[in-house]
Amino acid sequence: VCSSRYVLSALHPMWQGPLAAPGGNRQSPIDIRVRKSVFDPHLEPLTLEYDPRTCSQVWNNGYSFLVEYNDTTDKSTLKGGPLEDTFRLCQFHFHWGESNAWGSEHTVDRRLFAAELHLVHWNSNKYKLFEEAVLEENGLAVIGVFLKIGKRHEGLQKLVDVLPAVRHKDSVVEFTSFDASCLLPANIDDYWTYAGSLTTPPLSEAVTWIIMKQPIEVSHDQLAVFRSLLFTSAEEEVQKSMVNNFRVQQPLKGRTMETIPE
Ligand SMILES: NS(=O)(=O)c1cccc(F)c1
Ligand SMILES: [Zn+2]
Repeated sequence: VCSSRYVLSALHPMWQGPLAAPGGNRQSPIDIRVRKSVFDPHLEPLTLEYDPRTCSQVWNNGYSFLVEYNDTTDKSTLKGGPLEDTFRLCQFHFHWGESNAWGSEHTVDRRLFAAELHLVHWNSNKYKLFEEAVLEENGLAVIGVFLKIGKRHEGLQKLVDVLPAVRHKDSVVEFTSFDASCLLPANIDDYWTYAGSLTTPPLSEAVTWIIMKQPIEVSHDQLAVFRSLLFTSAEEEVQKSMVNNFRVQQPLKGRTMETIPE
């Protein structure tokens, strides 16, 4: 199971500040300026092969809820696009707001979405563990998918139904045979890609970001269940709703956003 136990709680003192990683020149998230993105003819289509049998559990880590995959073999993989190697799916999670008006980490020409899905993969050609890959430039590949409010997402509902079981920080529930590819938009070959970082501590500058141009739709009620989760553990007196778990935007510092020719 991908022990991305890197995510500090949103309440951790280190996390309260503006938290620009010292000397960071490829920090995430950023605003995607559509007209400034450059066509890269070498970008290939993405190849996603997710095996639902590698899905193992849902965990509330005090900042988001992670759907964790067994990443001990190359069963659920991502290849192609800007990537030279094979990347292994280890977890996916979301970021959202207290209202539908905001919640995403990346923006598109300053447009905010209600939430953002991150599918986290690590380079299994070069490294043996997520923990190793997270220390290396381009050791990780994260697919970002925007969520907008619209019709109910049938595939997401299976996950929404177990969220009450992980209401408190540090709670875990078994969750199996979930095909994460059901959360991707119809056309996965329409994306932006850039070199960035983790958006929570340790903010490692190890991520090739692949952001889907097409959002997926989820219902208002489904997103409301995300907001019923808590940052706080069962023992704490004051319960805090898990909302607004997104990082402030970071300077572009000369990076270019690449996109696949239409
Ligand atoms: N929000 S994120 O950049 O996808 C991320 C943060 C921390 C750990 C991780 F595996 C992924
Ligand atoms: Zn994330």
